[in-house]
Amino acid sequence: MTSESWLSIPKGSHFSLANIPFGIITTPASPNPHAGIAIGDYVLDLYLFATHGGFSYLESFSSEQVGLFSQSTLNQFAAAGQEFHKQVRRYLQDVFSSVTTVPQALRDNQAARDGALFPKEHVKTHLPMKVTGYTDFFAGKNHAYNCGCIFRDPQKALQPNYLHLPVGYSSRASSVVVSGTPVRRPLGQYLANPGDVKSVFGPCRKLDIELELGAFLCKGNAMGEPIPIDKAEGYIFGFVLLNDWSARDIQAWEAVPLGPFNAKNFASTISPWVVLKDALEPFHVPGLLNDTELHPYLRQERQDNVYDINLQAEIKTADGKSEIFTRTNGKNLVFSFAQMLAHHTIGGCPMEVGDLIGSGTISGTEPGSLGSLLEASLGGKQTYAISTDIHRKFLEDGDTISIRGWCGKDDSNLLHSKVSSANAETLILSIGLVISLLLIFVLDKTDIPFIQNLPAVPSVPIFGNLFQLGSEHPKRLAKLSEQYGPVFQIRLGNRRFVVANSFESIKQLWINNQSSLISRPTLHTFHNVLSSSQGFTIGTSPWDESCKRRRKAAATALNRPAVASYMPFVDLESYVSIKDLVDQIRSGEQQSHTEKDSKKTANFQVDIDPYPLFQRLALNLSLTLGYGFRIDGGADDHLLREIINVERGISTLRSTSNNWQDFVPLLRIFPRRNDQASNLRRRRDKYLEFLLQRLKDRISAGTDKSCITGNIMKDPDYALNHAGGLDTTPACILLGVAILSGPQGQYLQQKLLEEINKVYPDGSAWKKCLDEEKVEYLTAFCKEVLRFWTVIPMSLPRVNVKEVVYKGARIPAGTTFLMNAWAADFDYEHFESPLEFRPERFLNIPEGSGTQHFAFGAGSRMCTGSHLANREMYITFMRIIIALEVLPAQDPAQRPILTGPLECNANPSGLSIEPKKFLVGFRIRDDNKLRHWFEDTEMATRHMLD
Ligand code: HEM
Ligand SMILES: [Ca+2]
Ligand SMILES: [Mg+2]
Repeated sequence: MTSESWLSIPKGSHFSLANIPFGIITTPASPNPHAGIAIGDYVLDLYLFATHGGFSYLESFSSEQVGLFSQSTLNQFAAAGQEFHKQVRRYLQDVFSSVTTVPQALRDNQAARDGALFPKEHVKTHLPMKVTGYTDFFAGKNHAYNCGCIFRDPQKALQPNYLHLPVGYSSRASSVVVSGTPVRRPLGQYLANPGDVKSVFGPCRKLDIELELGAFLCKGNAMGEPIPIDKAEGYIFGFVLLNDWSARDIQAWEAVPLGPFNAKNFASTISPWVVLKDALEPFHVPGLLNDTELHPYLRQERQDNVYDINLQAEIKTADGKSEIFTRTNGKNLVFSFAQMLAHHTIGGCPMEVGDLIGSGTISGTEPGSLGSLLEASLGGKQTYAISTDIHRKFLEDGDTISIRGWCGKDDSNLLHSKVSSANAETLILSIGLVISLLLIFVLDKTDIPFIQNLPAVPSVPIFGNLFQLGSEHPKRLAKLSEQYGPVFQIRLGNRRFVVANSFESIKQLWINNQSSLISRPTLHTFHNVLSSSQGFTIGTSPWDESCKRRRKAAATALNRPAVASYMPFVDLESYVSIKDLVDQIRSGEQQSHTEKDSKKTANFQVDIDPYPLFQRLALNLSLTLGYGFRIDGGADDHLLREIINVERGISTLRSTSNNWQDFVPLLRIFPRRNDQASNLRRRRDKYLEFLLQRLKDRISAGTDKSCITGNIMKDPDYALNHAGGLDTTPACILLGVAILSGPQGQYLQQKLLEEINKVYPDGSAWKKCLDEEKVEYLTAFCKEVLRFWTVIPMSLPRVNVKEVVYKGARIPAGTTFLMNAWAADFDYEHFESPLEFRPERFLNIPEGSGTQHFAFGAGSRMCTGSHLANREMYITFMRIIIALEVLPAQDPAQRPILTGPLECNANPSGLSIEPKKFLVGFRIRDDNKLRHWFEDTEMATRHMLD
């Protein structure tokens, strides 16, 4: 056999031809768990391979044996015996070999390749075995010695029995889980301080890993009949990597006199792929020296009874930093698995197929080779500096541990170059949400300690629900503020938040302390999946040099003079939207004439959902400013819809204000969001590349007409995906139009028209609104739209970089602040009759009186696009009002909800409001004027249309 395959296997792959590990998989096509093998970047679905006749060239394979691969665990396959495993494995090596003797099985069999060979990303792995029993040993002598030094003293580090027998204990099979399964921090009893006589109860504070090897059995023994030492290897099916999670504080208190119990039984993670015993044969080496004379039942003939397996463990922190913190080797064992089995059964204990045997923690003797944090932190006495910015005594919430193992040299020319189990990767979660009673205890530990002199909401379990309530939570927080005052602290998981719910308190915190509230919290899930360049837009960046630079660039590109220079684009886009409305009215009119043959009437009403038009308006403006390119198609254009949908999806995923799981490990729902995010990322990469390529082509052809092209070339993320400019502007315009279509809107339109005619009696408003904002009532209307609809009800969260003192409370740097902008914009103390839509409230406000509402946030990280957004709104409303009558839809059931943003929201988990679908009636005011206005814009913008 050669190590080379016709399948392209990346150099260094853990799944080389020499490995062929077995696992249990599901694929989109086969949702029932069944067997597969990993090879390179692929997985061969064994059941489908078998049904395509893949095993018909293996003589010893009978057709009933196909059924072994349709089982949801490998237990039956394991029970078929080592000889069978060996034949199947070697046959599969032949199948994938470049000099395969059975090319027709797969290589030259298109149907089998299409049907059974899948890229590994399309495959989900599951617990490979039904674990019938789980016994964990303690055969890592270096680990045993280190623990002895920590808890006793170096002279008596090893217990007297230690070298005489493999020490072990019975652990729980029921909590053995496959890599990727989140692990909750267990609750239990422990001593808060050494020497205490009374225990405390709470979440474990000393959660640790144990890097181990696990062996699965493929054969049992009868009760009362011990397994002889030199036959014991014949009972082993294969090996996995094992992380025997350990609660050190619970262990220390409970273990005397009967040994570990709850400290070990909450979870043990194994890798999904079982490396067959056959695959590891070339890697036998002698283990650690044991010069104790053993009883004959433990004397193993072969000296090379353990394996030379490189092992390493990596930690990834909640904020995405990662580092390998230990590198060790499987040969650091003083007893072999055969010796463990011989000892396990010497009293007559029967073993079963599916039993799992753990080796015990494997530590080396060199620095950086310890298999647990207990050893690295000397029992928690010192902090272990894993890297310059990762320091641990024990695990913290949100840490992910990956264990890797491989054999042989990193050189694929070597036969059997590399054999390994897959990563055993696990995220640590705090205690879950299900049992709120337990939640309380986790909350004892927060990132920021309790803030003195600041009201706190005590009944914390409520918040588990509160934050799941989506659109309700601004309301719930506002309700709580009636009881606790406008500013209070809450805790969720390990995070403390300061929430502000009134106009005055937000002004005080966000504006008076703006040099302090200048940063933002970082997101976890998002950055783990989307690249960091796509994750860190300005609106999601903490305050650092890069953010400062990007914010400054954005502010310059969006300041008054810059925005004034973009008016031709706003002219074009607002015209295109209104033209589209007019075309729809006209075609509706025509249709009705042919249908009813009624006489032509100037005031024909058509009911339309104008949202797509406003979305196109905002997106095209973004694209023009960013890429010098607009989408010329209808509002249903494919690329347009794709960008709008993907950007909205990403904004929802990235929204810190509503996706609490992004920064509260407790709430992370990892796999679903990962899938979603990587799908969005793929789709996004596609059009970003398209847009960028187009821009480059135009630049090289000298035909680009963009304004801020340079920024884009440096930062492709710039144009799209700012803090919601794509969602917020269209939502505001749409909801403003919704108001106009309602009963009050009929009066408002009259009033607005009067005011407009006062300033522009000659009908020049269409054009002049591009250069000036003279209709004060319309400006006030725009502000009232922003306030009344507060389309980002919980503003983007902030983090303070310096201590903030608020009414005697000292809020330390690093605290997360939430602005309940919705509550502030409906604050009775500040606004008269806030539930009413009243543009008048924003008339006659003296210059320099500061923030008038919080729709754009406030202070140092306030929306940089507010000026552009204001201009887009003013111009679009102006033109709609003079061109069209906005009327209630004829069908009352299709009319909008006009009570406020939370009631009309279709996507409560999003960052911004996504209005529920509704229709608005439109009627042309004056065909003649319209024709002139359209001609004006067409003349002015002709050069901009390709
Ligand atoms: C009506 C439309 C819009 C609304 C309601 C809106 C609202 C907001 C809000 C509430 C914030 C958070 C501010 C804070 O933390 O205090 C924000 C941030 C931001 N917005 Fe807007 N926005 C709108 C349009 C736009 C547009 C059109 C652009 C760009 C062309 C834009 C670019 C940004 C950026 C870059 C940030 C992040 C600022 C930072 O973190 O420093 N927005 N926006
Ligand atoms: Ca262990
Ligand atoms: Mg365990």
